[in-house]
Amino acid sequence: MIRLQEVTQRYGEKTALKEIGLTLGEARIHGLIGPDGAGKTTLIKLAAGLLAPTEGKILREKRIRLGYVPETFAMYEEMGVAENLHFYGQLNGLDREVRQKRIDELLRWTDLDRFADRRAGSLSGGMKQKLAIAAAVMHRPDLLLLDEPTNGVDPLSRREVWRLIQGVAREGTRVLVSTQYLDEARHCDRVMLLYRGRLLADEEPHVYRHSFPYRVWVVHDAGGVRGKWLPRLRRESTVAEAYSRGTDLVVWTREAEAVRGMLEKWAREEGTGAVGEESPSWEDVFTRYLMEDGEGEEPW
Ligand SMILES: Nc1ncnc2c1ncn2[C@@H]1O[C@H](COP(=O)(O)OP(=O)(O)OP(=O)(O)O)[C@@H](O)[C@H]1O
Repeated sequence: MIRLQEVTQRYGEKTALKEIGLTLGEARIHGLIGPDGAGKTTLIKLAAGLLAPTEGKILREKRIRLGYVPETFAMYEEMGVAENLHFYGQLNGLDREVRQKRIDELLRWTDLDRFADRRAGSLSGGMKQKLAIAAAVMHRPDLLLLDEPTNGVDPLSRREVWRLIQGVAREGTRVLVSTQYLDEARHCDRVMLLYRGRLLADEEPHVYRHSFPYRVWVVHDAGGVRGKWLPRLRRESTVAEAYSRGTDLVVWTREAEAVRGMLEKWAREEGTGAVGEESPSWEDVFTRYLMEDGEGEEPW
């Protein structure tokens, strides 16, 4: 539907995106994951046609209907919830009767019907996002672009936002959604990993998981020994990576049994919690790409 070919985007001296090639609109829900400053907003604005690329080409299917939810709330704060939707419906050329029906449907779907007369500016963060999504799908777009819709939203509202995204996808609209929360990859059918303006990977979730080359051991309640163990683990030739996650220690290895034996021995000696194996988390999966990228620092 939208194809980016060798797209580079610069702002003055700064290269925000470098030689990006990808197709949007094929996956049902396409996630764009990357830390602050990775280039997510730039990529979405290019897809939306709000920016023209410094280099490269963007091919857009003729008459493709796009919906766009920007990173910052773009509804009229002084207008009511329903009033904002009417305004968007008018902009999209929906006639009065169709518009009213669609708005009733959208208000019910988002659970905003109780707040129909509430001033948009006085809504909570989560409700603002729901209103912005409702407005963006008013005209049933072919592709909905969402720029970090769960950023700064409380955990319950994050769930609600994802419920809406799944609903949009079920209705046949393709979705491109950016996030800096790694675990939100689980909601997506395909996931792009963007880092410092470069596309490190664009795969289906099972490909990331199955290609993870290490086994993952976790030492629970290891807060007290973390400072001592981490440097030791990092010196072990059998350990590919070790990091702390809360009070747990996470260890990657290709030599699972040898490392398990070592960790269990240390754990007995120091009286930490149990040692257990886990399947790689999204953090493990993505950290591996970033490490292979050679930066060796923690971007998140
Ligand atoms: N108008 C601009 N002028 C100069 N630099 C910019 C401009 N817009 C973005 N950048 C820079 O380009 C890079 C990519 O920015 P972008 O906003 O696309 O990233 P992002 O992944 O969306 O991050 P964030 O979550 O912080 O918005 C960043 O280093 C940013 O500082």
